[in-house]
Amino acid sequence: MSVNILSEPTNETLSSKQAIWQQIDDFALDALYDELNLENKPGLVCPSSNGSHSDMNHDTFIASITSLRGYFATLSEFGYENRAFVDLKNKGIYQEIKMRQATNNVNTHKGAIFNLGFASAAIGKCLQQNQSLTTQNICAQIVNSWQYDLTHHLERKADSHGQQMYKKYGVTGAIEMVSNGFQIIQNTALPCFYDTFYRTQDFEKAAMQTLMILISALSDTNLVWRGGIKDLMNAQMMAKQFLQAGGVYQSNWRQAVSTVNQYFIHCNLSPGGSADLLAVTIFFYKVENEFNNPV
Ligand SMILES: CC(C)(COP(=O)(O)OP(=O)(O)OC[C@H]1O[C@@H](n2cnc3c(N)ncnc32)[C@H](O[C@H]2O[C@H](COP(=O)(O)OP(=O)(O)OP(=O)(O)O)[C@@H](O)[C@H]2O)[C@@H]1O)[C@@H](O)C(=O)NCCC(=O)NCCS
Ligand SMILES: Nc1ncnc2[nH]cnc12
Repeated sequence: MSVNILSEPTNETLSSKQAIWQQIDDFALDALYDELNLENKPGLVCPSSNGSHSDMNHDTFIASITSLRGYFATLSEFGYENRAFVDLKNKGIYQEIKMRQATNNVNTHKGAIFNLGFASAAIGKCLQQNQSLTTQNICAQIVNSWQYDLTHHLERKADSHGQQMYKKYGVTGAIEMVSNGFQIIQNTALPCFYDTFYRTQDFEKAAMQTLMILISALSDTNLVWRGGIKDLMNAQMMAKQFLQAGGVYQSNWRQAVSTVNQYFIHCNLSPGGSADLLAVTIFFYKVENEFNNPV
């Protein structure tokens, strides 16, 4: 699908563009709500549980998502306008401040601001170049536009959990995930989501199967931060065992998920990175299947 909105900015054109940015913002927020509201996620916050967290709950995440409204619209517009990397970075830093103001300084979506922010900006670039909104095109835009800047011009804060884990264990995290164009989503998570949704016609099953495949394969720096490489590997093993036993295709799949969840909570494990990438996967699915061409 290509959207030709290149024209002299008339009122109609401007409203069409605004409508597009608003759609992207809605897709991103809806994806974050879908992730949050998926019940019984291992170690993660959901409507019925705080998972492995004492500092945040469902309301904290609702407040966080509410604070993000408009951010992804702005980032997609920035991409369309070919704004400089530093403008995207500064907008992201500002949004992190707004998030913390809304959550009593709890880190709920720092990674999601980054991950979904660049995905939104890449969509703006695709539209500017009249490229169809496929996940492959969007991720190629990220690599072509910002891989160098992300690798050379993004300040890596030495005290961040991710950078401390990179220094201690050499595990890569969000920066490498985005700068390499979400390879795990393109190659594994999104195909899993499509396949499970097609076979089961059940969004909840598709989301849970996708989350588990992400946990099984991702170098999630949240898991490493809380429990070291050992806990990351144990978490990955638990998710692999769930999938190898049949995943959501098991008749007792909810019980099987609960077993993993209880283990994660017992070990204080929280795969926040995998949760974010589930949201990004759902976002790409929505963009590919629900984007409405206003012109
Ligand atoms: C690029 C930044 C995200 C900074 O990256 P850095 O590596 O320095 O990281 P962290 O501060 O550790 O944040 C990384 C967050 O990214 C998520 N994540 C983890 N692993 C991966 C991965 N392999 N791929 C993708 N994403 C990953 C994860 O975010 C989610 O989890 C957090 C909530 O969980 P929780 O356990 O509560 O986390 P903590 O509070 O840290 O632990 P506890 O104290 O509770 O135990 C939440 O952030 C979720 O989103 C990682 O936390 C970026 O911040 C940056 O540099 N920004 C600069 C501005 C910018 O460029 N913005 C972009 C504009 S478009
Ligand atoms: N539902 C969730 N629970 C805990 N950390 C998260 N990071 C992103 N989504 C999360």
